Amino acid sequence: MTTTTLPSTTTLEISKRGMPVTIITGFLGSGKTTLLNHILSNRQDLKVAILVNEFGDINIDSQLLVSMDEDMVELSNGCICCTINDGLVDAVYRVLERDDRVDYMVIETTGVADPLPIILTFLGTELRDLTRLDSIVTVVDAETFTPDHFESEAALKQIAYGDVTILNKTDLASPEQLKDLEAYISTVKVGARILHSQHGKVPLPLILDVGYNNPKAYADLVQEEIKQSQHEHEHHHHDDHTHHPHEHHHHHSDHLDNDGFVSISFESDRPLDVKKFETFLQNQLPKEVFRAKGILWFAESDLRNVFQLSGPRFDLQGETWRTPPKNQLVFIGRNLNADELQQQLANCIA
Ligand SMILES: Nc1nc2c(ncn2[C@@H]2O[C@H](COP(=O)(O)OP(=O)(O)OP(=O)(O)O)[C@@H](O)[C@H]2O)c(=O)[nH]1
Repeated sequence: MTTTTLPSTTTLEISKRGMPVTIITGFLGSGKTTLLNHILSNRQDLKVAILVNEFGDINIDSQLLVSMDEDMVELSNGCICCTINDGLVDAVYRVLERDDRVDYMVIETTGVADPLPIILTFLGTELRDLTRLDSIVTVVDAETFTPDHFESEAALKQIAYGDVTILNKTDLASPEQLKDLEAYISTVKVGARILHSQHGKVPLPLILDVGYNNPKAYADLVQEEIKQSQHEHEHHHHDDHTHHPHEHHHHHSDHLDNDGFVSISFESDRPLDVKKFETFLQNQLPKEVFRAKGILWFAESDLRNVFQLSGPRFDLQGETWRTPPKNQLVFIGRNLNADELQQQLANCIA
């Protein structure tokens, strides 16, 4: 992999056209954070602001990003995946109002999010004049993605709205699998731009500041959304209990409508017993867990262990602690029993 260079004119053009924004979407565990790290490691002198929206109560992703200039991670743990959203608008404002120069904004969505509401937030609010939506980048796990798209409507929308699709984890997929996937993606999205990658390593000029997003394609949807939100405002004046069917005002952690996916968190200030945790993984971990990630502290180890589970695979990597040690884990899947899982994890404490 050669190092990638962004055009030196990028910074110059930005002030004229509004802050460029790239949205990274893609299903659970497809490699969005890995791609973000690739961008951050190769951005050269471009100042990149990152907005991470996680599905879960604990912010694991921000802790897995490579070290950056301080304050470049702007967390928005509210639900930006729902409808046109003030939380997202506010977070973008916070970035725009910084004293430091910011050249580019990259947003990582949760794996179970339909990117459309986020797109519409940029195209249908005052952000339209302050930012320029550059493109939607969709990351696809080439090993596990199949045409049933995990029976998730969001997974399908992610591909349908992607301006560029990155078939990631090509090291784990056969050439036939890749060919079939490309054919499938082209049926969902005619004329799809498809890149291949391992660990998100794509030349940055192919995904940043490419100007692929076409706001005109969303004009009708934007109009509809604006009308609807006006309607909602009027409704709320008359009757606070009336909810528009398209409205999803609810607390982040009790999502019921993310295609059935729920997120369960576990935290502890006491170390885990590595043997007990291994036994838990082997014998107790429900097969319905689709994705898990966390930072683990084992009584037997001085290291900060980064735990990753995506589909059929998991891995643990030891690093040095930069904070006082503790355990933080998130499990995502369908039909999970939170109490049981949390109890099983509590039983792993040394
Ligand atoms: N073998 C292989 N593993 C990869 C590749 N890209 C990412 N991974 C691994 O896949 C796992 C998930 O990657 P992430 O980047 O955390 O995925 P994500 O899309 O951010 O996950 P969520 O935010 O939870 O939806 C991690 O263990 C990565 O190291 C790849 O190209 N090949």
